[in-house]
Amino acid sequence: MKICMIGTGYVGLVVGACFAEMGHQVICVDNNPAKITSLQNGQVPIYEPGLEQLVERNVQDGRLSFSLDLAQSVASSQFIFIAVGTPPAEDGSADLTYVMNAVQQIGASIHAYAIVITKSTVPIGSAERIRGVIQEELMKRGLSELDFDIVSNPEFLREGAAVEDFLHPNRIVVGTDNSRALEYMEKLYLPLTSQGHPLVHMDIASAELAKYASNAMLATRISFMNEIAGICESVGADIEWVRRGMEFDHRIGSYFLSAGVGYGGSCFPKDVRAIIQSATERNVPTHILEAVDKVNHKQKKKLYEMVVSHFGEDLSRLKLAVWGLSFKPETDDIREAPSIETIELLRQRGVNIQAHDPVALQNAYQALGEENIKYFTNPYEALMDADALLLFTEWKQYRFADLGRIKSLLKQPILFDGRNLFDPEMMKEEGFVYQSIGR
Ligand SMILES: NC(=O)C1=CN([C@@H]2O[C@H](COP(=O)(O)OP(=O)(O)OC[C@H]3O[C@@H](n4cnc5c(N)ncnc54)[C@H](O)[C@@H]3O)[C@@H](O)[C@H]2O)C=CC1
Ligand SMILES: O=C(O)[C@H]1O[C@H](OP(=O)(O)OP(=O)(O)OC[C@H]2O[C@@H](n3ccc(=O)[nH]c3=O)[C@H](O)[C@@H]2O)[C@H](O)[C@@H](O)[C@@H]1O
Repeated sequence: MKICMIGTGYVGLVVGACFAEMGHQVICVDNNPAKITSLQNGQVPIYEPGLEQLVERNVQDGRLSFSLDLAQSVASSQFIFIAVGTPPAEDGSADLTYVMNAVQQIGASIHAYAIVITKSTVPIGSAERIRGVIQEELMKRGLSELDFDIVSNPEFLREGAAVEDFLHPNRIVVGTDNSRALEYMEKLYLPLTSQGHPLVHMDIASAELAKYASNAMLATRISFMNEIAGICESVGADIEWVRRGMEFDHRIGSYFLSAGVGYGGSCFPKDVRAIIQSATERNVPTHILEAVDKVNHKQKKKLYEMVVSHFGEDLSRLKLAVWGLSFKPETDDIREAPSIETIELLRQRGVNIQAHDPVALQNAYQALGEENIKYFTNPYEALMDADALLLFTEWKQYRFADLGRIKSLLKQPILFDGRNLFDPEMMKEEGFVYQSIGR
């Protein structure tokens, strides 16, 4: 089957490469020439385990290619996926500028029956807007009779496990009001459904909302645990034991119950705000979702507050080491990462930062520049003469770090751990001043 993937960012590239792996013919389009050129030269611009090999194999086998030419790619495809960004607008709603721009170009390019599918996370009602814009474009070209279908097929992959998630999905959500489009989508996903991965068919609005509701549910679990962690701190309980006391209950389960420095990334923060905005526009109250967002904002300042409460108000002569810049391990993505926001706050107070991350240094450099910050490719070099270590991301290499070496390199053995990587008792025995979350 012939697929055109519009938007070769995180999702577009992973999903495009996976569809190729499933045996389909895929052309990934982007309007960023640098991105397409680097992909055409065999360079994968994002860090994602397994992706490089997947791209290389499928390009070599002739199933995957990259292009700047949207019109031609659309015209030669049956399935047209929209996977462009939907960043937050000022009011928190999803900004559909990129989506609508792509849709207009689709309407100006199709000339035979095609299915237009939203992979991007788009608010409820978007599919109907998309249908309208395509119809308008077709009318302009005197093709108002041309048949096409709209499908909502939201994506649930996680960064860092994206390939695995896409090829082994818990579910594939397909929103369409049309049996022909459903049949095509079932054929497209047959390599996955035949392995037992369920395809759940529903109406378009429900599919669009299922995506937001899923992300909001996971974000709710995290904020809930972060709130409980605050209670733990005040009563002398340990959130890690509280979590273990909860997770064996099958009704609760063990996923997304880790307290920490708050959720970041390109999706949870923006999607929680977008669903709030969608509901508010329709006068529907969102008490829970607003609390989730509020708790997260507060939680992202947690390590900053630990620094202030330990060192006092004058932070101007401090040098602090930071381990972990990406919003979570196994990715170089720093969008809405708690580390970046905290570093900004600390720098405003005159703190000098020495930062390490296994893969996100380049992205962090682009976001933060050079003022009051030095970047290190060796985690231990970042500790040299620092007044304390702040840990933001649970990279494996930090979990198994040499505590003796950390202690000897820091000016004082102080560790503020935003991911609860170490046992407080053991850290005390090792001679650290150790503060973590909810313990
Ligand atoms: N990043 C993730 O893990 C997940 C993201 N999503 C959703 O998928 C969508 C895409 O997210 P990302 O891949 O992270 O975004 P991204 O920002 O990494 O990539 C978007 C790409 O679209 C390109 N683009 C924009 N307008 C274009 C146009 N008119 N023609 C061709 N290319 C165009 C951009 O140049 C960019 O390369 C968003 O709606 C996001 O919420 C859904 C699930 C997971
Ligand atoms: O819509 C999206 O883009 C995606 O958003 C998330 O995926 P992702 O943002 O890649 O990362 P997660 O693994 O979900 O982590 C998000 C944030 O929550 C934090 N988190 C996660 C789990 C937890 O227990 N505690 C916690 O603080 C992580 O540190 C991270 O900052 C969802 O998990 C995906 O299903 C979804 O497709």
